Amino acid sequence: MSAPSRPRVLTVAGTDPTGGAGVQADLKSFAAHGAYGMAVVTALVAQNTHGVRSSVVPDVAFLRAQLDAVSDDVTVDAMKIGMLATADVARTVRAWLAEHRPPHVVLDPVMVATSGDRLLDADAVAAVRDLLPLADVVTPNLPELAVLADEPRAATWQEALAQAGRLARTTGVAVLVKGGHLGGDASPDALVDATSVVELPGARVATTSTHGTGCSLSAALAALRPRRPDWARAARDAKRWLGGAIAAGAALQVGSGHGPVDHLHHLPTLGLPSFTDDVAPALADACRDSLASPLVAALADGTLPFAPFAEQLHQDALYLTAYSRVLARAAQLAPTGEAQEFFARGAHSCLAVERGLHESYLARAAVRPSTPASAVTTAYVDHLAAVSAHGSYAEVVAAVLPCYWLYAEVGTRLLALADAVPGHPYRDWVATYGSAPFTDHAAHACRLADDAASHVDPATRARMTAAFVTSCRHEVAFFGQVAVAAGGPGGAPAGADVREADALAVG
Ligand SMILES: Nc1ncnc2c1ncn2[C@@H]1O[C@H](COP(=O)(O)OP(=O)(O)O)[C@@H](O)[C@H]1O
Ligand SMILES: Cc1ncc(COP(=O)(O)O)c(N)n1
Repeated sequence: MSAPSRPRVLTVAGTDPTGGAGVQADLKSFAAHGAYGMAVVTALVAQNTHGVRSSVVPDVAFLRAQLDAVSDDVTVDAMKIGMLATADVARTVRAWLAEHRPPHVVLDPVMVATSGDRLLDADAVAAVRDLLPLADVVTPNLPELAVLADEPRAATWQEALAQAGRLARTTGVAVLVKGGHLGGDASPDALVDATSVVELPGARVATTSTHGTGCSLSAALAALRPRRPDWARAARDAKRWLGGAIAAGAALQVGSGHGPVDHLHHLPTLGLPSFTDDVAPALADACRDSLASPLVAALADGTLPFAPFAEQLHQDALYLTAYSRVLARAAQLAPTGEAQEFFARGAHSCLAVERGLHESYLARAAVRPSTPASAVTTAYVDHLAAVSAHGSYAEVVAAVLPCYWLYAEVGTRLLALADAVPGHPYRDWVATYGSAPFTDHAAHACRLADDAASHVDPATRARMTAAFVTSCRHEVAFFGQVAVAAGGPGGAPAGADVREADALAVG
């Protein structure tokens, strides 16, 4: 049989109805590391970010029934043990472990919560010590280390490392000693076994969001171990992740005491609407405003005189030359071959269309080829050039998107209107944007923008939105830049082929 797609990881721990510690935190930590999480409950704890109110420890026969229900059916790749509550619970877990020990076992010797409340009976310490040889790694904080080693609490980090070394030598279990209770600017941890010390440095985050840090760390360690070559590598990655989770905890605004950490801080876009769903209202506004411009309105009913149409196309040709360079930049930054090809084709297509406008159409128009780019065209091009020079791939894609998407939307609506006018003089030009392949290209560009947005942090996502909205405004201004004289029949001069030369891939 092939290997499972994800490590199957079990927590045996108590509960926290506010989701910051215990089983609830462990399952989040497992999911955050790509593991399939399972949970056996040792104790039901009525607690929140202020502390523990009461707890119920179900009969140990029921605990054993839960453990057996898992091991009778599921292969457990790794396991984390948290709150054990009583000596009976610890002994029951030990008996089960003796028969069903998974390949990787982390023991978090939970004794006292961050709030100061006891989570382990005083007479249960010996039973927890008896569990140590069945674990691979034990993760005590400084007070717990002292209790397990049966020594006074270490006052310095060096003392803690020495104490962890003694515990590792007497029990044969590796000790991930946690310096969270040390105070000072640092919050170091270290993985200590009988012969070696691997220090895991970490900066202390100034925060009260430390509820469940020990639970989350030990769960991350268990979740990572099946996919890491050794405990040191798993511990390093778990610690790095926890630092980010602690830093992001306050923003969750959960509770008014010691708040939880953000287990999903590294997946900031999870659950957000897609980028294109998010900016769809801005696109709809731009579409409405574009259709309301005198040029587009006259284009729709076929009354647009030829001169302003030619003037608009001339600005379009100037714009396309610059836009091509920005698409080439998107191709350069593209993270996938598919995206690179899409934007490289787009860059080429812009130039082909620009040339086509001159050959098939503008050559016959009254607009002098030397007519410079308007202030409106220049402003739009400058915006795109600035994003292209300073922005990430995601921002460049957001900036170029309206030229695809808005042209497809406006083109589709214009085509429906043009089709209602017999002999519409600009129908072919309108059809280029209002039908495939251009509308397919626009849908493709939207998908690439959504892909790009799903990998960025909130600040970059905000810059994507700003770049998109600014481009939309420039598009509206672009449609509005040419004055349309009232009256006068529309239509291209005889012989003018309004259809653009190439199969358009850009607006
Ligand atoms: N303020 C903090 N900033 C950064 N890391 C912290 C902070 N407080 C705790 N940690 C880290 O969280 C983990 C749990 O530490 P600790 O609080 O000592 O354990 P416990 O939650 O079991 O009491 C350790 O990796 C520790 O270094
Ligand atoms: C069920 C349960 N298990 C463990 C802890 C320890 O939490 P902390 O990491 O904040 O000390 C807790 N508060 N509740």
